[in-house]
Amino acid sequence: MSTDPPVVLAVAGTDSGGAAGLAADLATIAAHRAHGACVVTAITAQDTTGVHAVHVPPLDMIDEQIAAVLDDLTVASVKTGMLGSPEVVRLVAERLGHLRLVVDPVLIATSGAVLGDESVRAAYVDHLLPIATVVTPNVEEAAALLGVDGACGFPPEELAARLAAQCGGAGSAGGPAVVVTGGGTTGTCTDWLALLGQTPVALSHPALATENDHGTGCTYSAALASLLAQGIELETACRCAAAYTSQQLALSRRWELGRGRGPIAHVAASHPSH
Ligand SMILES: Nc1ncnc2c1ncn2[C@@H]1O[C@H](COP(=O)(O)OP(=O)(O)OP(=O)(O)O)[C@@H](O)[C@H]1O
Ligand SMILES: Cc1ncc(COP(=O)(O)O)c(N)n1
Repeated sequence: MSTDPPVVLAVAGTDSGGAAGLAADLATIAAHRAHGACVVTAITAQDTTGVHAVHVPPLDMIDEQIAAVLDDLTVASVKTGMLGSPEVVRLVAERLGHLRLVVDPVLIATSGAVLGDESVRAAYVDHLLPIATVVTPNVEEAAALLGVDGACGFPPEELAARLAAQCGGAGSAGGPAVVVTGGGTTGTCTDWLALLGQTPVALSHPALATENDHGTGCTYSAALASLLAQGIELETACRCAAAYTSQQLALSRRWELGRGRGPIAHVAASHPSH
C-alpha cells in the first residue's frame, strides 16, 4: 500500500558537509516528489576533505526513531546508507525487513574513510542482504561483500552475478536484485543489474568529467528507492536513478566548494522564478 505522496524512509548517517548521507537522501527523495522520513544511524564530522569523527547513537534511540516512523506513516520503501555497527545492521533487518528495501552497503567513503568495518560487512552478508529488494554496491563494496580481493580482476558483471547468487542462496524468494554501480569520468559508465539465475544486464550512460562527486552513491540509491516507491519497474527505475544522478553531477560540475572532493549538486535542476 502507498500514500500520495509516497513515503520513503532513509536510514543513514549525517554528513556535516551536506554532500552524502541523509542530506543527499532527503533532497533526492524530495526531488522525486516523495515524502522523506529519516532515521539517523550515525553522526559524522565530515567535509569535502574527509571524515574526521563518527558517533553512533545508542541502539535504543535508533529503534525509537524506527518505531515512531512505522507507528505513524505508511512507508512505501526504505533506503539504507551508513549503518555504522553490526548491531544497527541487525536491528534494521529485524524492524524493516518486511518492507521494500534498497540497501546501499556503505563501507568506504569517497575520501577513503572506513564507514563500516569487518563486523559491519559480516552483518550485511548474514542479516540484511538476503532480505533486501535491491543492493547497490560499487565494485569495491561488491568484492568486499563477496570476500574476494578487490584487485582479483573479476569483471563487474561477474561480481553482480556472484553477489546475487550469494544473497539468493542464503535467503528466501530468490534473493535481492544486485546493481554493481560503475562510476568513472571518461567514456561510458556501466552499472550491472543482476538477478539470481539470469544473465546480468548492462545499464550504460555517458560519464561526466567531474571532481564533484561526493554523495553520488547515496543520491543514486535514494533515487532508486523513490522510483520503486512510485511503482516503477526495477530496470526502468535503475535507468532513471542513473539519469537523475548524472543530471545532478552535471549541475555541480564547475562548483568550487570546499578544499577536497566537492559535492554532487542537491539543488533543483530548475528553480522557481522570483
Ligand atoms: N562521473 C560520472 N558520470 C556519470 N555517472 C556517474 C559518474 N560517477 C558515478 N556515476 C553514476 O552514479 C551512480 C552511483 O555510482 P557510484 O559508483 O559513484 O556509486 P558509489 O561508488 O557507491 O558512490 P559513493 O562513493 O558516492 O558512495 C551510478 O549510476 C554511476 O554510474
Ligand atoms: C554519512 C555518510 N554516508 C555515506 C557516505 C558515502 O558517500 P561517499 O562515498 O560519496 O563518500 C558518506 N561519506 N557519509
